[in-house]
Amino acid sequence: MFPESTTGSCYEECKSTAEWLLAQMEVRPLLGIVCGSGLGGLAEMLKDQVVFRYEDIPNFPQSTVRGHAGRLVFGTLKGKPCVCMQGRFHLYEGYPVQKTTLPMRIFKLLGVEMVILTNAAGGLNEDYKVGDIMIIKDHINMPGFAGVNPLAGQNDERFGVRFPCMSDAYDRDLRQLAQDVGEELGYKDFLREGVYCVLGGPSFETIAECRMLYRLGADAVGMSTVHEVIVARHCGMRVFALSLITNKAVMDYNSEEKANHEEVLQTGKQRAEQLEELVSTMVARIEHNNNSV
Ligand SMILES: O=P(O)(O)O[C@H]1O[C@H](CO)[C@@H](O)[C@H]1O
Ligand code: HPA
Repeated sequence: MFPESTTGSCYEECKSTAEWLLAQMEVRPLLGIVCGSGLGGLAEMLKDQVVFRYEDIPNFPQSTVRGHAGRLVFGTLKGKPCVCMQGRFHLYEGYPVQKTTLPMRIFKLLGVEMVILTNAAGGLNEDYKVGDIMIIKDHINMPGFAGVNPLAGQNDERFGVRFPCMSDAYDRDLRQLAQDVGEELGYKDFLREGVYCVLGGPSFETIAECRMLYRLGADAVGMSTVHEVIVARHCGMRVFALSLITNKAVMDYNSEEKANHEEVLQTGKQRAEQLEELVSTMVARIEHNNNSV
């Protein structure tokens, strides 16, 4: 038998939560959004909001991190029906990895077809500046190397296959759309595309770790997103993800800089407006580009 901790997002549990939510409102979301640290403002853009606090939703984990409000917001963004997580769950909060990703399966059972995820991340690439927005083209699942994968445990075929492909995790058409929209909005100077590496946190990386991750091919480092992406892809949702580079990873032993959550939240505030504009313009365009949601 599989151990208890690996059965954290079983079909029945997700279904009963999805049905509970659907029974209380008219919105039938096709698009799911996850807001990163300090980036919850995206949820405020939704019109005709129906809001649930995480603590009131059956089976839902609770947000414990500053910058993650802990609200599930339904509504429309540029006329498209959406559900938006204002606050996500991280491994370091003590949840099993299956529980941190449970909302992705609930999204699927709500009818969501496409997920847009945002996060705050440290920039490893030497060309990156604080405030850059990085379109994620691929990831490195560092906890996965040690067996921490949200799909570990018994596979439920109602969600997806035992061995899902991840080489196409980040939708190419949506990445191109982001590039096009970013260029039109005049964001070219701070719009990047790169590889995101997830670590378990909550301690920030050492200098040696940052150097190693960069050499391994990562452009940015954080403590989220990848596990959500794996679960979203497993159950067949399209994925687009963005990192806001909130701080530069420290790579130099002479540096006086120290990574800290205050700076992460502060940078989020400074770039929030542009990030929201990029996402909402993309959402408005999705049909025009034949990427129907
Ligand atoms: O990835 P999000 O949720 O944006 O948060 C990032 O910011 C926090 C560190 O400041 C970590 O949780 C890291 O993962
Ligand atoms: N490291 C890990 N996670 C982060 C960072 C970082 O430098 N910045 C924001 N989230």
